[in-house]
Amino acid sequence: MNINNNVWPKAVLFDLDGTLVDSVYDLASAVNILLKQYDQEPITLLQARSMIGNGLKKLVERAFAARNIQLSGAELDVRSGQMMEIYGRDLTTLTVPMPGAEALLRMCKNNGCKVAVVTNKPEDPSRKIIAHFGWDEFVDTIVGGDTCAKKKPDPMMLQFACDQLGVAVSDTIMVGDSPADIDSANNAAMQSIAVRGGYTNVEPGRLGASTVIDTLEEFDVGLAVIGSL
Ligand SMILES: O=C(O)COP(=O)(O)O
Repeated sequence: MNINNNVWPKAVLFDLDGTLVDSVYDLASAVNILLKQYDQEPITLLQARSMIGNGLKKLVERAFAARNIQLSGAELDVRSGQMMEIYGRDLTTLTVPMPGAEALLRMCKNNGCKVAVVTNKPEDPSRKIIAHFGWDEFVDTIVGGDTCAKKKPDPMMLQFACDQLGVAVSDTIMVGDSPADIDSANNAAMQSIAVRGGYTNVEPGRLGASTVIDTLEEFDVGLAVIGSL
């Protein structure tokens, strides 16, 4: 990867699931254990991929909806709590880094570009996953789905991450795979890079990002398209 020092942004905000890590196997396996507890058939990996990105509660709601069970209120809260408990037992067994993730995080660090992980997954499991991969040294702050009052696509988490990092929104780029990521960037008036291969039914070129790359290994290409901020 070849990035001129002048064009590095002051900070990059990375989405976690489907962007830095491929976590669909652990998430699907946990939600399927939960479905089984309620005598429901499992969902497929393909279905799970289209359900991730708006937090664990939405994943539970969507998984049961796929079995024609509409959950809300206290019932959804209880099952989301059970999901968190099941998922918490096995956060990383089948989870792997997305191609180029670690190298890019290292490059950000080496070039003085601050890094935040901004994920709709709750903060505690997100921290554990990042620690599991030994990425703490590259990540300056983690903003989870329970850190702020509102989740992505609201811009609040991105603005909070910028405040934590001490950088302006205009000096920062959001990198993500799904509508919640790119919408939150647009709602924050932040430049964004959409990465293919993540968890969305929407063709990444139609997400509304500033530019689209195939994998994180092409981050330099995305940056070149955006130009200096
Ligand atoms: O939906 C989730 O739990 C994770 O979402 P993320 O794509 O924001 O990391």
